[in-house]
Amino acid sequence: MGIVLGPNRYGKAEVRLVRVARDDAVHHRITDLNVSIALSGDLAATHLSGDNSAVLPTDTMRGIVYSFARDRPVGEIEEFALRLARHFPAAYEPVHTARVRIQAYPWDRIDAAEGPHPHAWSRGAGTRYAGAVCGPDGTQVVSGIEDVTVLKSTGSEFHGFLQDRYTTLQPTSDRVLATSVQARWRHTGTEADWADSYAQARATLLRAFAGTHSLALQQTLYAMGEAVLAEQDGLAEVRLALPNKHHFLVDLAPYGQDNPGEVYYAADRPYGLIEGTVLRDDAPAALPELPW
Ligand SMILES: O=c1[nH]c(=O)c2[nH]c(=O)[nH]c2[nH]1
Repeated sequence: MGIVLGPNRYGKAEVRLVRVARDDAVHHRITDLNVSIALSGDLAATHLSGDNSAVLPTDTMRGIVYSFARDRPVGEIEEFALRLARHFPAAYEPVHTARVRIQAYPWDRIDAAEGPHPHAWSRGAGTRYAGAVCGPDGTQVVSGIEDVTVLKSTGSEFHGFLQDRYTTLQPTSDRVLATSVQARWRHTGTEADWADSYAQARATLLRAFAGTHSLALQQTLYAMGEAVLAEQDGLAEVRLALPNKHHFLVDLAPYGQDNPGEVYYAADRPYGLIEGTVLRDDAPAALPELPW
């Protein structure tokens, strides 16, 4: 019996990059990113003997992110993720595979008296995501959203579930349904109108959440994923993680009051966590190292 080095990777996580595009002295556009890079390849020597000759310092990766952002506009985050992911295996012989994850935080122009302010911003809701892998088995891209909180104040039921002596949950034919959407969708190719695909997927997810009369969050999850795939041929697979943000009706009987679905306690934990994948049955497989 021996002890060996197993799978490993390393990189710089959470490089915070704010890129200001100055159309003129006062009219700006901003991009606010959180970039993480992970490389794998010939890394046995550093682990086994501390020989760092094949190790590109993570500090250099940080520098590359900032330098690439200066060279030319970052563009859509999928584009930037691909540009970075392709660079590392091409530029450094010991690097076989690069994984890049990017979160983009939205900033909305503040409504000023004269209209949208040219350079003052307020942080928007939700985060956009892109991930790319580039290695010997190919290149793939995934896009997504996270922290988009949605709620329906009716149009949601939950009943007919398995019951035993531990069951206390009452079946309901009308409840509040709320979740914070984390969604990922995998592209079949590496070229697309990323902005348009993103806007469409985001809108479709929200429309499907709103439009599905829910008998379970699981059913809503499938409907959301199915709707995104039905609208975009260039997507192979949608993965969703939906925390069930429970809203409990408050018992007002002690105060001599009824509560016909008006006063709720919004619990933050524990929460049900509903996760699932919706995919085309003929979809090519995802690369194992794709950073979802
Ligand atoms: O939509 C739901 N799915 C569940 O699996 C579940 N479990 C639970 O307690 N409430 C709910 N709601």
